Amino acid sequence: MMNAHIVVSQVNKVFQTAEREVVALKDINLEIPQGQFVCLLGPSGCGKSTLLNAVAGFAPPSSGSITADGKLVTAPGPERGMVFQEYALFPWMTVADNVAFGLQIKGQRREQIDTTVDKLLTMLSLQDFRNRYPKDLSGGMRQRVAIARVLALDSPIMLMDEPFGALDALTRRNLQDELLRIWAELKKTIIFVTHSIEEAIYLADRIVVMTYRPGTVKRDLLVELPRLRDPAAAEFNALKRELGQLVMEEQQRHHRDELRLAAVD
Ligand SMILES: Nc1ncnc2c1ncn2[C@@H]1O[C@H](COP(=O)(O)OP(=O)(O)OP(=O)(O)O)[C@@H](O)[C@H]1O
Repeated sequence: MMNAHIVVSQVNKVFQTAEREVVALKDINLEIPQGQFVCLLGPSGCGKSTLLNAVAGFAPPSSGSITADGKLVTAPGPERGMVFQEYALFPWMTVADNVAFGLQIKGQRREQIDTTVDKLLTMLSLQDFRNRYPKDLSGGMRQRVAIARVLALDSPIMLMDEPFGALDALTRRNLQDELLRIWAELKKTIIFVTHSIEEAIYLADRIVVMTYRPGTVKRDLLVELPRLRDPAAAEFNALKRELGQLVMEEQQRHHRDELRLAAVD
Protein backbone atom coordinates (compact mmCIF):
# COMPACT_ATOMS: atom_id res chain seq x y z
CA MET A 1 0.00 0.00 0.00
CA MET A 2 1.72 3.16 -1.18
CA ASN A 3 -0.25 5.69 0.83
CA ALA A 4 -0.33 3.96 4.21
CA HIS A 5 -0.11 6.44 7.02
CA ILE A 6 2.53 4.52 8.93
CA VAL A 7 4.81 1.97 7.32
CA VAL A 8 7.03 -0.25 9.45
CA SER A 9 9.40 -2.07 7.17
CA GLN A 10 11.70 -4.95 8.15
CA VAL A 11 12.27 -3.49 11.58
CA ASN A 12 14.68 -5.17 13.97
CA LYS A 13 15.75 -4.00 17.40
CA VAL A 14 18.52 -5.58 19.40
CA PHE A 15 19.45 -4.56 22.95
CA GLN A 16 22.96 -5.37 24.05
CA THR A 17 23.26 -5.91 27.79
CA ALA A 18 26.32 -6.93 29.79
CA GLU A 19 25.28 -10.61 29.79
CA ARG A 20 23.59 -11.04 26.46
CA GLU A 21 21.81 -9.79 23.41
CA VAL A 22 18.03 -9.36 23.51
CA VAL A 23 16.25 -9.40 20.16
CA ALA A 24 13.30 -7.20 21.12
CA LEU A 25 11.92 -6.87 17.57
CA LYS A 26 12.50 -9.12 14.59
CA ASP A 27 11.35 -8.58 11.01
CA ILE A 28 8.36 -6.39 11.85
CA ASN A 29 6.34 -5.29 8.82
CA LEU A 30 3.15 -3.28 9.23
CA GLU A 31 1.22 -0.93 6.98
CA ILE A 32 -1.27 1.16 8.87
CA PRO A 33 -3.77 3.21 6.86
CA GLN A 34 -4.89 6.69 7.92
CA GLY A 35 -7.55 6.55 10.62
CA GLN A 36 -7.02 2.95 11.67
CA PHE A 37 -7.16 2.07 15.37
CA VAL A 38 -4.48 -0.57 15.94
CA CYS A 39 -3.82 -2.39 19.21
CA LEU A 40 -0.47 -4.05 19.85
CA LEU A 41 -1.25 -6.98 22.13
CA GLY A 42 1.01 -9.39 23.97
CA PRO A 43 2.40 -10.32 27.36
CA SER A 44 5.06 -8.33 29.17
CA GLY A 45 8.41 -8.26 27.39
CA CYS A 46 7.24 -9.02 23.84
CA GLY A 47 8.41 -5.68 22.46
CA LYS A 48 5.20 -3.64 22.32
CA SER A 49 6.73 -0.57 23.94
CA THR A 50 9.91 -0.98 21.93
CA LEU A 51 7.89 -0.89 18.71
CA LEU A 52 5.80 2.08 19.86
CA ASN A 53 8.91 3.99 20.93
CA ALA A 54 10.46 3.31 17.54
CA VAL A 55 7.38 4.74 15.78
CA ALA A 56 7.48 7.71 18.18
CA GLY A 57 11.10 8.29 17.22
CA PHE A 58 12.43 7.93 20.78
CA ALA A 59 14.50 4.84 20.08
CA PRO A 60 15.40 4.10 16.47
CA PRO A 61 15.36 0.50 15.20
CA SER A 62 18.67 -1.35 14.83
CA SER A 63 17.74 -1.97 11.20
CA GLY A 64 14.77 -1.44 8.91
CA SER A 65 12.77 1.74 8.54
CA ILE A 66 9.61 3.48 9.74
CA THR A 67 7.79 6.19 7.83
CA ALA A 68 4.89 8.37 8.95
CA ASP A 69 3.04 10.27 6.23
CA GLY A 70 5.75 9.21 3.82
CA LYS A 71 8.54 10.76 5.87
CA LEU A 72 11.27 8.69 7.46
CA VAL A 73 10.99 8.71 11.26
CA THR A 74 14.32 9.67 12.83
CA ALA A 75 13.15 11.65 15.90
CA PRO A 76 9.94 12.59 17.69
CA GLY A 77 7.74 14.86 15.57
CA PRO A 78 4.60 16.97 15.94
CA GLU A 79 2.57 14.64 13.71
CA ARG A 80 3.03 11.84 16.30
CA GLY A 81 1.60 12.54 19.78
CA MET A 82 2.43 10.17 22.63
CA VAL A 83 0.35 9.32 25.71
CA PHE A 84 2.21 7.39 28.41
CA GLN A 85 0.91 5.16 31.19
CA GLU A 86 2.35 7.56 33.73
CA TYR A 87 0.42 10.70 33.27
CA ALA A 88 3.48 12.86 32.61
CA LEU A 89 1.81 16.12 33.61
CA PHE A 90 3.62 19.15 34.99
CA PRO A 91 2.75 19.15 38.72
CA TRP A 92 3.27 22.90 39.10
CA MET A 93 0.79 23.77 36.35
CA THR A 94 -3.00 23.78 36.52
CA VAL A 95 -5.05 21.47 34.30
CA ALA A 96 -5.68 24.30 31.82
CA ASP A 97 -2.00 25.28 31.72
CA ASN A 98 -0.94 21.68 31.18
CA VAL A 99 -3.24 21.46 28.17
CA ALA A 100 -2.10 24.86 26.88
CA PHE A 101 1.60 24.12 27.26
CA GLY A 102 2.30 22.62 23.83
CA LEU A 103 0.41 25.43 22.12
CA GLN A 104 2.46 28.05 23.92
CA ILE A 105 5.64 26.32 22.80
CA LYS A 106 4.29 26.49 19.26
CA GLY A 107 3.91 30.25 19.76
CA GLN A 108 0.15 30.43 19.25
CA ARG A 109 -1.77 33.56 20.21
CA ARG A 110 -3.42 33.66 23.64
CA GLU A 111 -7.02 33.85 22.34
CA GLN A 112 -6.45 30.95 20.01
CA ILE A 113 -4.93 28.88 22.82
CA ASP A 114 -7.85 29.69 25.13
CA THR A 115 -10.36 28.59 22.49
CA THR A 116 -8.60 25.26 21.95
CA VAL A 117 -8.16 24.63 25.66
CA ASP A 118 -11.84 25.34 26.36
CA LYS A 119 -12.92 23.01 23.59
CA LEU A 120 -10.70 20.18 24.82
CA LEU A 121 -11.63 20.60 28.48
CA THR A 122 -15.27 20.36 27.45
CA MET A 123 -14.64 17.36 25.21
CA LEU A 124 -13.02 15.50 28.10
CA SER A 125 -15.43 16.72 30.82
CA LEU A 126 -12.69 18.65 32.58
CA GLN A 127 -14.25 22.15 32.61
CA ASP A 128 -14.84 22.09 36.36
CA PHE A 129 -11.26 21.07 37.04
CA ARG A 130 -9.42 23.61 34.91
CA ASN A 131 -7.81 25.41 37.84
CA ARG A 132 -6.83 22.33 39.80
CA TYR A 133 -3.34 20.90 40.06
CA PRO A 134 -2.58 17.31 39.03
CA LYS A 135 -2.04 16.16 42.63
CA ASP A 136 -5.68 17.05 43.39
CA LEU A 137 -7.06 14.84 40.62
CA SER A 138 -7.90 11.13 40.45
CA GLY A 139 -5.89 8.87 38.14
CA GLY A 140 -8.70 8.89 35.58
CA MET A 141 -8.86 12.67 35.57
CA ARG A 142 -5.09 12.95 35.18
CA GLN A 143 -5.18 10.62 32.23
CA ARG A 144 -7.93 12.77 30.67
CA VAL A 145 -5.63 15.77 31.03
CA ALA A 146 -2.78 13.83 29.43
CA ILE A 147 -5.06 12.94 26.50
CA ALA A 148 -6.29 16.54 26.19
CA ARG A 149 -2.70 17.71 26.13
CA VAL A 150 -1.82 15.44 23.25
CA LEU A 151 -5.05 16.31 21.41
CA ALA A 152 -4.16 20.02 21.74
CA LEU A 153 -1.23 19.45 19.42
CA ASP A 154 -3.65 18.05 16.86
CA SER A 155 -1.26 15.34 15.69
CA PRO A 156 -2.85 13.05 13.12
CA ILE A 157 -1.19 10.09 14.84
CA MET A 158 -1.66 9.17 18.50
CA LEU A 159 0.65 6.66 20.12
CA MET A 160 -0.62 5.30 23.44
CA ASP A 161 1.40 3.06 25.76
CA GLU A 162 -1.00 1.27 28.13
CA PRO A 163 -2.66 4.59 28.92
CA PHE A 164 -5.43 3.07 31.01
CA GLY A 165 -3.39 0.31 32.66
CA ALA A 166 -3.37 1.89 36.13
CA LEU A 167 -7.09 2.73 36.27
CA ASP A 168 -9.93 0.89 37.97
CA ALA A 169 -12.31 -1.03 35.69
CA LEU A 170 -15.12 1.52 35.61
CA THR A 171 -12.89 4.54 34.96
CA ARG A 172 -11.09 2.53 32.34
CA ARG A 173 -14.28 1.68 30.44
CA ASN A 174 -15.30 5.32 30.66
CA LEU A 175 -12.07 6.54 29.13
CA GLN A 176 -12.16 3.81 26.48
CA ASP A 177 -15.59 5.06 25.40
CA GLU A 178 -14.36 8.62 25.42
CA LEU A 179 -11.34 7.69 23.34
CA LEU A 180 -13.55 5.89 20.80
CA ARG A 181 -15.78 8.94 20.54
CA ILE A 182 -12.83 11.29 20.03
CA TRP A 183 -11.23 8.94 17.54
CA ALA A 184 -14.46 8.71 15.52
CA GLU A 185 -14.80 12.48 15.56
CA LEU A 186 -11.20 13.47 14.82
CA LYS A 187 -10.27 10.49 12.61
CA LYS A 188 -6.82 10.02 14.12
CA THR A 189 -4.59 7.07 13.44
CA ILE A 190 -4.03 5.33 16.77
CA ILE A 191 -1.47 2.76 17.86
CA PHE A 192 -2.44 1.58 21.32
CA VAL A 193 -0.35 -0.82 23.40
CA THR A 194 -2.13 -3.11 25.83
CA HIS A 195 -1.77 -6.49 27.41
CA SER A 196 -5.52 -6.68 28.02
CA ILE A 197 -7.24 -8.87 25.45
CA GLU A 198 -10.64 -7.43 26.29
CA GLU A 199 -9.38 -3.88 25.92
CA ALA A 200 -7.91 -4.69 22.52
CA ILE A 201 -11.15 -6.26 21.25
CA TYR A 202 -13.24 -3.44 22.71
CA LEU A 203 -11.21 -0.72 20.99
CA ALA A 204 -9.38 -1.86 17.90
CA ASP A 205 -10.05 -2.05 14.19
CA ARG A 206 -7.05 -4.29 14.05
CA ILE A 207 -5.12 -6.32 16.60
CA VAL A 208 -1.46 -7.20 16.16
CA VAL A 209 -0.48 -10.01 18.53
CA MET A 210 3.23 -10.16 19.24
CA THR A 211 5.49 -13.05 20.24
CA TYR A 212 7.90 -13.04 23.16
CA ARG A 213 11.64 -12.88 22.32
CA PRO A 214 12.17 -12.37 19.59
CA GLY A 215 9.28 -9.94 19.21
CA THR A 216 7.59 -10.81 15.94
CA VAL A 217 4.05 -10.49 14.60
CA LYS A 218 2.24 -13.67 15.62
CA ARG A 219 -1.20 -12.71 14.32
CA ASP A 220 -2.52 -9.64 12.55
CA LEU A 221 -6.31 -9.58 12.43
CA LEU A 222 -9.17 -7.20 11.76
CA VAL A 223 -11.95 -6.90 14.34
CA GLU A 224 -15.13 -6.57 12.34
CA LEU A 225 -17.60 -6.29 15.24
CA PRO A 226 -19.79 -3.15 15.19
CA ARG A 227 -19.23 -0.54 17.93
CA LEU A 228 -20.00 0.02 20.74
CA ARG A 229 -19.00 -3.57 21.36
CA ASP A 230 -20.58 -5.75 23.98
CA PRO A 231 -18.00 -7.77 25.93
CA ALA A 232 -20.78 -10.20 26.86
CA ALA A 233 -21.66 -10.98 23.21
CA ALA A 234 -20.88 -14.42 21.80
CA GLU A 235 -18.66 -13.10 18.97
CA PHE A 236 -16.70 -10.98 21.43
CA ASN A 237 -16.09 -14.00 23.60
CA ALA A 238 -15.15 -16.24 20.70
CA LEU A 239 -12.47 -13.75 19.70
CA LYS A 240 -11.38 -13.42 23.31
CA ARG A 241 -10.84 -17.18 23.54
CA GLU A 242 -8.90 -17.27 20.28
CA LEU A 243 -6.63 -14.40 21.28
CA GLY A 244 -6.34 -15.73 24.82
CA GLN A 245 -4.83 -18.92 23.45
CA LEU A 246 -2.26 -16.97 21.39
CA VAL A 247 -1.27 -14.70 24.27
CA MET A 248 -1.03 -17.60 26.68
CA GLU A 249 1.45 -19.39 24.42
CA GLU A 250 3.70 -16.35 24.57
CA GLN A 251 3.24 -15.95 28.29
CA GLN A 252 4.40 -19.51 28.76
CA ARG A 253 7.49 -18.81 26.67
CA HIS A 254 8.18 -15.83 28.89
CA HIS A 255 7.76 -17.95 31.99
CA ARG A 256 10.06 -20.72 30.70
CA ASP A 257 12.65 -18.12 29.78
CA GLU A 258 12.59 -16.68 33.29
CA LEU A 259 12.98 -20.12 34.85
CA ARG A 260 15.88 -20.87 32.54
CA LEU A 261 17.62 -17.59 33.43
CA ALA A 262 17.03 -18.17 37.14
CA ALA A 263 18.69 -21.57 36.81
CA VAL A 264 21.79 -19.98 35.22
CA ASP A 265 22.15 -17.35 37.98
N1 LIG B 1 16.95 -0.64 27.25
C1 LIG B 1 16.88 -1.96 27.23
N2 LIG B 1 17.99 -2.72 27.40
C2 LIG B 1 17.92 -4.07 27.37
N3 LIG B 1 16.80 -4.76 27.13
C3 LIG B 1 15.68 -4.07 26.92
C4 LIG B 1 15.65 -2.63 26.97
N4 LIG B 1 14.38 -2.23 26.72
C5 LIG B 1 13.65 -3.34 26.55
N5 LIG B 1 14.42 -4.45 26.66
C6 LIG B 1 13.99 -5.84 26.49
O1 LIG B 1 13.32 -5.92 25.24
C7 LIG B 1 12.17 -6.75 25.33
C8 LIG B 1 10.94 -5.97 24.92
O2 LIG B 1 10.63 -4.97 25.90
P1 LIG B 1 9.34 -4.04 25.82
O3 LIG B 1 9.39 -3.13 26.99
O4 LIG B 1 9.24 -3.46 24.48
O5 LIG B 1 8.18 -5.10 26.02
P2 LIG B 1 6.65 -4.84 26.25
O6 LIG B 1 5.93 -5.82 25.43
O7 LIG B 1 6.34 -3.41 26.04
O8 LIG B 1 6.49 -5.21 27.78
P3 LIG B 1 5.77 -4.40 28.96
O9 LIG B 1 4.32 -4.61 28.77
O10 LIG B 1 6.31 -5.07 30.20
O11 LIG B 1 6.23 -2.98 28.84
C9 LIG B 1 12.10 -7.22 26.76
O12 LIG B 1 12.58 -8.53 26.78
C10 LIG B 1 12.97 -6.26 27.52
O13 LIG B 1 13.59 -6.92 28.60
